[in-house]
Amino acid sequence: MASPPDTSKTTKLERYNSYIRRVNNTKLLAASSKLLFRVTLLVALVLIFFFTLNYPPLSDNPHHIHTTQNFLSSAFYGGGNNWEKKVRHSSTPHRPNGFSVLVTGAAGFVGTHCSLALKKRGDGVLGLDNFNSYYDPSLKRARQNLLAKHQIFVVEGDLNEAELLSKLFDIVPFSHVLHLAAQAGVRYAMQNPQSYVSSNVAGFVNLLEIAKAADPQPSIVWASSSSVYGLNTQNPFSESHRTDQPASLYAATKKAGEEIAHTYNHIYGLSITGLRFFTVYGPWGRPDMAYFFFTKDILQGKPINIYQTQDDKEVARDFTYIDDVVKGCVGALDTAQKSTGSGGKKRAPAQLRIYNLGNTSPVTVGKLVSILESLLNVKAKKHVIKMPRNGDVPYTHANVSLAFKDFGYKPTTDLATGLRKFVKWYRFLYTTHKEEVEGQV
Ligand SMILES: O=C(O)[C@H]1O[C@H](OP(=O)(O)OP(=O)(O)OC[C@H]2O[C@@H](n3ccc(=O)[nH]c3=O)[C@H](O)[C@@H]2O)[C@H](O)[C@@H](O)[C@@H]1O
Repeated sequence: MASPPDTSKTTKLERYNSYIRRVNNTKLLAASSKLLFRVTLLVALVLIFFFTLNYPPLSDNPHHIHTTQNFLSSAFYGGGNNWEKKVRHSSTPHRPNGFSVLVTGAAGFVGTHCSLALKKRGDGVLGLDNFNSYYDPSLKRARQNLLAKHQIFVVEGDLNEAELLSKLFDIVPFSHVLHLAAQAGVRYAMQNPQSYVSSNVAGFVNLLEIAKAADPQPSIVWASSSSVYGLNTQNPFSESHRTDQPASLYAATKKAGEEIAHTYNHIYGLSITGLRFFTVYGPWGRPDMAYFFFTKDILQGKPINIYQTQDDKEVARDFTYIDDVVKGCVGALDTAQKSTGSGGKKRAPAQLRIYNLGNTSPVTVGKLVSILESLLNVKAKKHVIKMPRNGDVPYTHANVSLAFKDFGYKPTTDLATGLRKFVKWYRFLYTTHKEEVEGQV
């Protein structure tokens, strides 16, 4: 007969095991409370860090451009099927052989107009914008809403977020990048030089690094600037003229961009086209530009400064209307050849181009103001002063024959016509006829 189980031993063992379990549980509890405490502390520190970044507000600290949301966005972009779905949906073309374009700076002035034009003809468009506070971010948000109405999704993030950019290229095989994100403005470079280096140099390099490693490599069209002509005295400005005498840090960073483009084309076979924009204006424009804040100040009865050169000559610009510039951007995209590299290696020489996109007829700032006076029906309080030594050049004038030859670029809007459209939009915007404003584009 089998002997009964030794219950006394089992009981002891069970008691021992239960003792060990209790000890372990107590230890576990102590360890998890410690962990909980540490996690709470870490979360508190992270929150304090974010709040500190946001302080002091812009008005107290003009040198700080808010991009705090970038940190937050990069923390969240990785996840979410919904986010990926939006990215895919937005960038899917709806025409045969349509492009799939990543538009950086999509909530910016030129970015918004180009995104809409591309979407309208059936290309897939995904936007990227950091919504920084260089100028009123609510205008950027209004543009974002307009884009959303046309099924264009704008990812919130910065050019310098390599992980975010890689993720976008992992999800979408972009055929093109229209790179318009930049720190703009000539005179602001004296107040905040680092923001120019961060966006126009470091950000551009980051984008090119991701693009060269992408498979397929996209073709890139990007915004350079008329300011690269700097102290050039040959007139009108042609692409073959000197651009090694920039008059502002802004111009220097754009010129650096042109040289960087050369390098990435040379080493990695990226197809790159730079477009030198000449003082672009129009509806949904940038409030930091003279035509925009002159309009605001004239309507508010505030004085405006009209610059003259040191030798008392009038200052002039080749003001270019936004619709003309959009046609130029689309033309450049349409004629961009494919990049030739893959897996970060060049297979064959690739296209490298640079074009002026101007209006070909410079207008003085005095004339600009008199057009605004008649459109607004208000006399401006004009202060004519010598141009501060802050990077401005006395005049710009584009020769656009190269862009005409290669993709039929032909500006058709004179300053009076373009400003009339701008003023109409401006009045609508500030009298909150939002629907009508959105119908304009
Ligand atoms: O062509 C370009 O590439 C550049 O065009 C503009 O730069 P800018 O031509 O200086 O445009 P505004 O700042 O709008 O100035 C227009 C004209 O008004 C003059 N101005 C500006 C401000 C002011 O208070 N008074 C005044 O007479 C300027 O000297 C300039 O001649 C943009 O701001 C730049 O981002 C762009 O790259």
